Amino acid sequence: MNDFKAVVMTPQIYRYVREQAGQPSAVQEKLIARTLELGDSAEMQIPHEQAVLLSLLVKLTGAQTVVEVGTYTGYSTLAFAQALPPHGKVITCDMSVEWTAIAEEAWVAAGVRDRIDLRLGAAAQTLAELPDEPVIDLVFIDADKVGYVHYWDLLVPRVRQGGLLLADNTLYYGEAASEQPEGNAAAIDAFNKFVRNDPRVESVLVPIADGLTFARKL
Ligand SMILES: C[S@@+](CC[C@H](N)C(=O)[O-])C[C@H]1O[C@@H](n2cnc3c(N)ncnc32)[C@H](O)[C@@H]1O
Repeated sequence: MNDFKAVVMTPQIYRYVREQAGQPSAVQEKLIARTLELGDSAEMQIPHEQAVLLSLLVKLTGAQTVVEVGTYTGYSTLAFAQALPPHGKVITCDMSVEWTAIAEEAWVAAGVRDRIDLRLGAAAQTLAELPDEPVIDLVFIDADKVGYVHYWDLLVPRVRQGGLLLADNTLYYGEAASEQPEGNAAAIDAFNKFVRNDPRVESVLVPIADGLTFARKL
C-alpha cells in the first residue's frame, strides 16, 4: 500500500491551484482588499479556491438552508449565498459588529443580502435557539476552535439525514497532527477525534487550505 500519496504544497503549486479556481469577481476582489486592510485578522478569511468549493457544494447538494458559524467579513457567506437558489437562506453567526458590517456591504453589492440572516451574539446561544427539527442542509463551522465540539453537538441533530457538515481549519496549520498539540491545535485534535468516533456521521478530512472536514449525517 502506498502510505504517502500527497503533493507537498509549494508557492508555485499553490499559485497553480489558485489559477484553476478562476478569478474572484469584482465584489470578491474588493472584499479581499478591504479585509487585508484589517491587518493580521485577514488570515481568517477563507482562500478563494475554498470559496469556489463551498459554492460547488451548495449546488451539488441542492442545499437551501445553510448555517454558518463564523462570518468574519463574509467571504464564505457570500460564496454560499451566491450558490443558493433565490429562496434559499444562509443563517450566519458572529459576535463582531465591525467585521460583519464589512461583510454586509459586500453582500449588498453582490445582490444577495436578502438570502442572508446575520445573527450577532455568541454562537452557542444562536445555535441553541435554532428550531429543533432537522431542516438544515449544510453547515459550515469556522469560529473559535474550542467551541467546535459544542457547535457540532448543537448542529448534528438539526441537520437533515444525508445533509453535509463542514468544519474548517481541521489541520490547524498542521499543528493538529503534532505529537502533543497545544492550545487551539489541541482543541482541533480533540474535535477531529470526536468526529471520527461520532456514530451519527461518516466523515473525511480533506487537506485543502487549512484542512476541511466533510461529514454526512447518517
Ligand atoms: C475564521 S473567522 C471566519 C471566517 C469566515 N468564514 C470567512 O470566510 O471570512 C472566525 C469568526 O468567528 C467569530 N467568532 C469567534 N468566536 C465566536 C463565538 N463564540 N460566537 C460567534 N462568533 C465567534 C469571530 O468573530 C470571527 O469573525
